[in-house]
Amino acid sequence: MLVEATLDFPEEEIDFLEAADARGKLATLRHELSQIQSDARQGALLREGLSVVLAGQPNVGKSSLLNALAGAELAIVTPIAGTTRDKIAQTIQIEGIPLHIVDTAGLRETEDEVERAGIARTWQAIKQADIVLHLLDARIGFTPEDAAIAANLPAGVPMIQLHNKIDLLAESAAVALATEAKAVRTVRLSAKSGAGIVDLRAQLLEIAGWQVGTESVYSARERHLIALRAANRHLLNAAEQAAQNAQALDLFAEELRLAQLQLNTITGEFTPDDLLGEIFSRFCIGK
Ligand SMILES: Nc1nc2c(ncn2[C@@H]2O[C@H](COP(=O)(O)OP(=O)(O)OP(=O)(O)O)[C@@H](O)[C@H]2O)c(=O)[nH]1
Ligand SMILES: [Mg+2]
Repeated sequence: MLVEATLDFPEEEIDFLEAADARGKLATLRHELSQIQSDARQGALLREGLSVVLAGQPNVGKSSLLNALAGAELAIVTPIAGTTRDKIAQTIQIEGIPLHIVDTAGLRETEDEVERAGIARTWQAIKQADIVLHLLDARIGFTPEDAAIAANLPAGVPMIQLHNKIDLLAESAAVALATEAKAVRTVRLSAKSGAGIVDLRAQLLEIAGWQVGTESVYSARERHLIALRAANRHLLNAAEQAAQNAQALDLFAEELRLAQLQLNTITGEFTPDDLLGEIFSRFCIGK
């Protein structure tokens, strides 16, 4: 609409931007677009889900946690360190979001060839993770081995430190742990009793950026998300043009046209050829 109006009055003397409240309309448009973008991201999240990798030293309870989250005895659990040799994945849903939970071989130095191959796969899974859950035994806490693991986690991937087996902690130790200063996101839980699992689910949702109670969730494909981002960028450019120079209508109109082109790649209502035809016909009327 704004593009059309702009092109309808290419050489008017009046300050078009003022007269048509173009800035106000643009601001509204940008607000609506960012809302759609947010909904669309949630749509993509709902469809694709996130990969959540359980990592940590052997015996800390990774497989037990996978089983607790899945509500089924999927992975073998034993008191023997080095039980899990290969990745085991299970998709669960939290608030309808698919989370692909990946249980992995415990990380440690080992001469066992099979275990070493499993550990290589653990690191591979960690590299592809959207979220890493670094499990510790709450009774032992964060060891130098954990520091080595933490140092090798990919930068920029959200991580939650999980202090597992709190059911085995004495009351006093639990209090001491709770009052420790925490630089990282931490959840205390028990894969055995289920304590703290609700908190873990909430933290996962928070990291996923899930907004509880969102009504309209668009099913956006990645291509649509890219087009929305590009449209947003052009609207921002248009806003900058409008702010800088009220007379630079051609640049303003061009940015709006580019934004519309991006949106048209989603709706398919208007091909670039259609639009060019439309623009030329309008220029002819104006002349
Ligand atoms: N009391 C208690 N025991 C737990 C808890 N979580 C795990 N365990 C026990 O700890 C032992 C190791 O658990 P696993 O789940 O096999 O540990 P893991 O981290 O998968 O170990 P690896 O596969 O060797 O890397 C088992 O005997 C579990 O029953 C917990 O929250 N509380
Ligand atoms: Mg295991």
